[in-house]
Amino acid sequence: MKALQYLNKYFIKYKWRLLIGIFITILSKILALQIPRIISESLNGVEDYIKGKNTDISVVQNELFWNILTIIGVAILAGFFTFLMRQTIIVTSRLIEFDLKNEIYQQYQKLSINFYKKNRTGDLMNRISEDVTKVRMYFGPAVMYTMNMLFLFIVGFTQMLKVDAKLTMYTLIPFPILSVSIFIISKIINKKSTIVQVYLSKLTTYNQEFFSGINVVKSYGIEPVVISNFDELADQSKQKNIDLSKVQALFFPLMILLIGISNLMVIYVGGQQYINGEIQIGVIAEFIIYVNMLTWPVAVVGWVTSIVQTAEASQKRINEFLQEVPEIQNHTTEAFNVKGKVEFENVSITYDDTNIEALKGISFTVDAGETIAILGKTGSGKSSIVNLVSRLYDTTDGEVKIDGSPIKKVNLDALRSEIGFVPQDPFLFSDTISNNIKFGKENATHEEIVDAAKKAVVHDNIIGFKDGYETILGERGVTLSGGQKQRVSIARAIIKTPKILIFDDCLSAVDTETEERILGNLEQVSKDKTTFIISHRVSSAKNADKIIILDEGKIIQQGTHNQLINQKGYYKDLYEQQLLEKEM
Ligand SMILES: Nc1ncnc2c1ncn2[C@@H]1O[C@H](COP(=O)(O)OP(=O)(O)OP(=O)(O)O)[C@@H](O)[C@H]1O
Repeated sequence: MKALQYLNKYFIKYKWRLLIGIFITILSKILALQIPRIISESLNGVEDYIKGKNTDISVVQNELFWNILTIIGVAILAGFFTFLMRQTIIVTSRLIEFDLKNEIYQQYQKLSINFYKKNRTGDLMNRISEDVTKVRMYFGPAVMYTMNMLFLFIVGFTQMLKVDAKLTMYTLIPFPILSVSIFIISKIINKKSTIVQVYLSKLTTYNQEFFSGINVVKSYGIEPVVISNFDELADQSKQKNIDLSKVQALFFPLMILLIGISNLMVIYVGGQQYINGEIQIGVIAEFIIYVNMLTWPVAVVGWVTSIVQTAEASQKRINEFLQEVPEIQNHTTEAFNVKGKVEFENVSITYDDTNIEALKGISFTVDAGETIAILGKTGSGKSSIVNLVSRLYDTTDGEVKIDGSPIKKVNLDALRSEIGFVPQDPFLFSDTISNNIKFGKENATHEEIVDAAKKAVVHDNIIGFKDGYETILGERGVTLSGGQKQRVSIARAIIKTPKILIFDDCLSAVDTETEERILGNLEQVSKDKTTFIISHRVSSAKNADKIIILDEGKIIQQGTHNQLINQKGYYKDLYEQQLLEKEM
């Protein structure tokens, strides 16, 4: 129960609703338990008439009439209160589920990139959906049935004892057995359901990958292999489902068997008491109704115990995330007016998960408004530099400074709001092109969107689609080419008009002619902005104020285009090679 203690704050938050729920539960149980007593009284009245203790038939008829009316009235009221009980408690559990999901989601937003690399998407989704659902069962059904059971049992047991203590004891003998067996069965069911869930998740993941990689599957003609793998997985899943169904099948027969034993006890022991003249006939009927009323709440004890255990396990998994401290922390909320000067002082970074030292003691300065181009072989550390500028990671050694202040001391929100980042592998949401561009500036007008798209040289492509800027992208919409995606992503960064622009190899999928046009436009756009251009092409770098060449995490050359083409080294070789390619 330790993990579930975390949720006590929600019990406190919704205490009034819960207290009202408890009060209504008590009322509904008190009412429901009046019915067996009234039935008993009615039968006893009839018996008295048959035995001649009461000779006036109209009195008996009158009593029966009023008893029937009372039973109907009480049943309607009890039903109404049960409805109110569900309305208060189950609705509260839904409100808590909503709060908890929001809490987890907010925590997800705070956690850094490294966290997302360490955890699988499926697992993250599960904690916010499956685990929260299991915890909701603890707030809703578990709380409701426990209270239901408690009050029904206290009120019912007291009434039964009052009527006949001996019969009560005999009747209740099978109840503990019932509760324990249901507990054991529920535990097995839970265990087997978890396995079924795991297989379901495996099947979903398998299909998801297959659908995403359909191009590869078809072009390699490996459908038969995919189908046979799926068959195997589906077969295992089916077997686990059958295992589960076999145990589930035990649940109700066992309950019916034990209720049957209780009923037999009432009839056998009660019958003997009746023959001995210890009780009236109505008591037997009354007890049979009690037994049937109490069976479900008692059976539920076992079920509730297993719900609580499952919720405890789920909450433990949720707590692991909620208690995770974000690696990248914003230490200040102080306003920070970004101008755009970026300094790297002896910066090194080693990624935790791979232990790769991507940057080794790098130093350089870019003044506000300058453009810096970063070139180098693949894996030389180019992206790592810009990851540090937007503080997606923190340095392992050395310091990155923004306008002279250590980046860790700068308000992170203020910094990121002044960065327009075009990643190497741009991501577009399943939304309209217009909204994807607007992502960079929520309140952008249509003119601004078109202007940004024109500067990113993607406007002509967009208006070529039937729905223009309202074209939906993604799974159910149009699939953009790699180059179009890159350009929409550039438009998204441009529209933001930030102080720092970062283009991480984002022109790799466009032809050299389009690249020239975009670069020409960018020169205008980035006139007063600090701009980082990562590229493998000299054409992207040649106009930059500064060019640095990286190799294995170190700067091996730096200078302007003119300086570097006159030095022996990587840049000159690249320049000559690309010049040759252009001529051919
Ligand atoms: N987030 C990360 N976690 C772990 N290792 C990383 C991460 N990002 C990069 N690396 C590793 O750091 C090294 C430098 O990678 P980086 O992406 O900075 O190079 P790059 O020059 O941008 O490469 P490319 O031109 O191929 O994009 C690589 O060996 C890479 O595997």
